[in-house]
Amino acid sequence: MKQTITITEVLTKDVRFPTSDELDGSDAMNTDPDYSAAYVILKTDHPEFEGHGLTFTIGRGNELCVAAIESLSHLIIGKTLESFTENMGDFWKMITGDSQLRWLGPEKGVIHLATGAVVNAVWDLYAKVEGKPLWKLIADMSPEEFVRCVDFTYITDAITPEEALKILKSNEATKQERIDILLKDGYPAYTTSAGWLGYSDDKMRRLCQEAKAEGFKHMKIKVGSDLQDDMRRAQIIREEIGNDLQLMMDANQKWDVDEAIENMASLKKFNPYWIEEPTSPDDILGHAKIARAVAPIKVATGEHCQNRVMFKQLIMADALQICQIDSCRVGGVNEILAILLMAAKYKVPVCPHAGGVGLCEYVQHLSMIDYICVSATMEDRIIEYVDHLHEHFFDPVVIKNGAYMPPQQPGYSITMKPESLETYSFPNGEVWTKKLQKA
Ligand SMILES: C[C@H](O)[C@@H](O)[C@@H](O)[C@H](O)C(=O)O
Ligand SMILES: [Mg+2]
Repeated sequence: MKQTITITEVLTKDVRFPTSDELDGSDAMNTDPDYSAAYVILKTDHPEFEGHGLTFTIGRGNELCVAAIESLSHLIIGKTLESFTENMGDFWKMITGDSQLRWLGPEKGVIHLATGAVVNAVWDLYAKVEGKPLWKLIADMSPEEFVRCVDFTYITDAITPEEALKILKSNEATKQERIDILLKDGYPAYTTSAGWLGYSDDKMRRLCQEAKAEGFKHMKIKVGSDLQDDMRRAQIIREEIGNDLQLMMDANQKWDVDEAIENMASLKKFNPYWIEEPTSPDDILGHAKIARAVAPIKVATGEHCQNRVMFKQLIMADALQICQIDSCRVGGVNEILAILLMAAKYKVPVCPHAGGVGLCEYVQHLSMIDYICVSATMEDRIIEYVDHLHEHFFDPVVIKNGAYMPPQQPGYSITMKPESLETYSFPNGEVWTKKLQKA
């Protein structure tokens, strides 16, 4: 880094999109989500450089994440970017280690969601100052630099820094080959857009046809409402997509453990590739029991998995077969790197959770880092894609032939347009004042 950049101010915004109007994003547990972002802007003494980040919520309570970001801000205001980037692992420990704030977690809940926003904003700033998209910034790191970004606290029984280094070194010489493949063909995506629970059968059919025509090879539907209804919807989707396309099912935590096993015995006739979030995200033994019972259907989880320690247990107990990292549920890029390394060591495919607002923009970088540096394979790996709200970003995702194309602009692709931040600001943005007047 050629110049000193000092973070002078931390601005926050509560931004909400009224997606529940059309039941976009609805599932058996989350019946009326308003996709929202607790948004943060790091201002610096160089007006041309700002770090942007967000954490995702589904509406009410977004203000709590905004407040938590404000509570973390004293840890970065007045500090230089270089003081962080000289050792990103130490930076992450500092952010998660505040002796008083830590009590609110540790490393879980609202404070950790806020950590995700702040940490990602620092990485965004770092990548912008270096003039690279985030995936490239990390792809260009040496294995030693990569390992230095990771806090191995509580996970050394699963992976040590030495083992991590070994994995990264074994992929070092061939990184460019994989970058070339990504630039040419992108990273395969699957779509959830057709299968939201609140959609009518006709709308579902139409969206299935569209997704097929757009080149998607995998599709996910929501289950977990009423079993007969789930079966009917699965039948419709299979009619539309045939048997060539993979079908995934997502129960969004609706079931108890034995109920999940029972319901999957009925749903298995639709040949699902995975069952996602069959039960409570905190129930490691429950997931392991379900996984044993429903095999060869895979168990997928992670969008509500709060930190690397939980992922460690899920992976080591063989409780998940698909690791669904979420870019801002855990504490941002650094913690994701830890999870990618564990997943690679235990040979669990990483298929990130996306959708929401900004999550697709974020996670494409993470899967690309996984492919270039960590797992070095795309086998059995796909990134979730949902076609909402991309128009609010300066550097929206580009999908070609059912695949994410590598972002080219510097940063973490998460910078929202100022007019979107204003119009959807809650409760005083134009969209919300109008809605609240009507109500
Ligand atoms: C409320 C949200 O839309 C969820 O339904 C969504 O994150 C979902 O679990 C997914 O896997 O995409
Ligand atoms: Mg899900």
